[in-house]
Amino acid sequence: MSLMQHAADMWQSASQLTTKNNAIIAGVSVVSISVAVRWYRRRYNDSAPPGYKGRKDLPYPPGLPVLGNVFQLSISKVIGNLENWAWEYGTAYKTYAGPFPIVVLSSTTAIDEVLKERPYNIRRSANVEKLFEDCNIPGLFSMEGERWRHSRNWMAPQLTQAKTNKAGPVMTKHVVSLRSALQEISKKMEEINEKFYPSITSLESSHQTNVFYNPKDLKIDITPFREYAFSVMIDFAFAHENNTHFSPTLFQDLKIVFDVIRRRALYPIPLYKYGIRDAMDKKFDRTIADLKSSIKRIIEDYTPENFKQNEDKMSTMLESLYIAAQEEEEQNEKSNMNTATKAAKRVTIDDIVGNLITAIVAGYDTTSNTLHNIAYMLACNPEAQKKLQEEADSIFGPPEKRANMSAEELSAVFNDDYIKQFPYANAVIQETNRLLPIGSMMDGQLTKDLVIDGHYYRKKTVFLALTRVAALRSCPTPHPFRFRPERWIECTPEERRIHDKTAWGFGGGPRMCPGRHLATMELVIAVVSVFTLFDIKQIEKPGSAPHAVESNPSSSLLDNVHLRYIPRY
Ligand code: HEM
Repeated sequence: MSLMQHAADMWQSASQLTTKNNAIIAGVSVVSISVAVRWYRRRYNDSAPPGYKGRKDLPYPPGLPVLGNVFQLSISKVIGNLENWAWEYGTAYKTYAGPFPIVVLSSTTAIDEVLKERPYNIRRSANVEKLFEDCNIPGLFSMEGERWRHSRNWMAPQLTQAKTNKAGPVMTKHVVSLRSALQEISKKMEEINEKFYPSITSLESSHQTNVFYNPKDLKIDITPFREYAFSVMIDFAFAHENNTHFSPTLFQDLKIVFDVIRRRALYPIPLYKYGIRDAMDKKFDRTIADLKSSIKRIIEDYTPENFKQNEDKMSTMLESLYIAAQEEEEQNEKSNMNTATKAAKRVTIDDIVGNLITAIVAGYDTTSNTLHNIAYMLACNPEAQKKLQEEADSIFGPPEKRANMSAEELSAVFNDDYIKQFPYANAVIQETNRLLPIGSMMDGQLTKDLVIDGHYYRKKTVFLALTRVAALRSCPTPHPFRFRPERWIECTPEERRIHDKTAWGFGGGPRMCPGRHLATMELVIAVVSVFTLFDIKQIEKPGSAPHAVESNPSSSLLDNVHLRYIPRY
């Protein structure tokens, strides 16, 4: 066979092979696409039974094929983007994250319905449970179904109003540190203000420079709020008078836990699960392991008799959870449940640790960010600030008196019903939570077909509930977008009922925030005993400076806010 002929034969068989391969590739592609389309149609089935409207009938902002609305959503302003569409497209619309549809709800009826259906017919988005599970800290926030119910029944009684009232001395102890830290910030900001706008003594020349404003000098410092919320949570959860069991750096290390959880929530690929862990991941693992062994040691040393003798004192959540777990264990042993059910109901150290860390994670950023938002709202609304100061002065006496009060003296001022004692402070907190709630959006996924606000949605539908928009839409008192704490006080009983019903700053339904009493008490104590020591004002800036903006992907924490705390004492 000549070389030419050999080459021609090879070419022919190669092209036959290519034609065969092409046919195989084409066949596999057609099958894969049709499987994907069938899967997509079944998974994202938007048909509704006759007589109902469904997802297919919802309006939506136009987007790109396959990519949907991804390029119209900015990660740091996603809540604002979705809320703007809600005002434009109405109480129910859909948006597409790539090819995946998401229903966005913002009517009072829809929000009420979805909050009540959790956790059985609606779950939090699937990756929350997985994330906390992978981090080895499963807790109330991330649990679903029966496991959630069990933890909730066990956690909620530790956070009742009566129990949190006993935490007053812990809070005043830390509020004294908050006061010192704000006094420091006050000094720094007054120096900056004086540097930017020194008092003009003479006008020697018309070309004289009198203003030295420099944006680089301005930093946002919410560390004091974070330290306050963190210290209260740590004492309340487990450290109160029992610090000896923990490593000296544990509480500092715990802060990394929050950063790692936040970072993992945003990872597109969970590298840490495949053994690719950086220094932060490793520190996270060590901290959780340390925490578990410290808690084990506390439990081993623990005698329930000591605890029972101290019932008038605040017990830590760890003590209360442990006692509750023991009691449950005893009941389980006495009952005639089968062994498997008993084992399922057994509370483990992991459950205790997971729930304690959950409480700290859930109560730390939320409370400190709310304090920051309240300070900003007061700075923007001097009349409301004045009323708040008058209320505090009428109970504590003039500001110079409480500027130096000890924790014990402060604690003695508060009675058990701090909300009735400081109604205007409470209204300021409610009003801030209405306009700048930390959680203004909640997510969920249907675990069965459901009718929500007249629309029929199929199982697995993913939705977002915009609670702030819904509350604003149904506001029964005038000027819904204005900061008017009076609306919570000077209103008819029917108006108040609607305000309370739509006060979703702490969520709602069976999953409503169990830490709300503790958080409200922390906020009231900080606002009346520290904020009212100052006239809080925004530092003056030129029109070109960036304005205050909600810039957090998951909460309404404000950026570009620079406040002066001008002493009143
Ligand atoms: C100003 C402070 C706080 C705000 C704004 C806040 C807000 C919220 C919100 C919006 C939810 C979701 C509720 C829902 O899904 O319906 C929640 C859940 C939760 N919060 Fe808070 N929270 C605060 C403080 C706290 C504190 C101090 C604790 C702990 C003691 C805490 C513990 C929890 C827990 C464990 C959950 C999950 C409840 C469940 O899924 O059953 N929170 N919180």
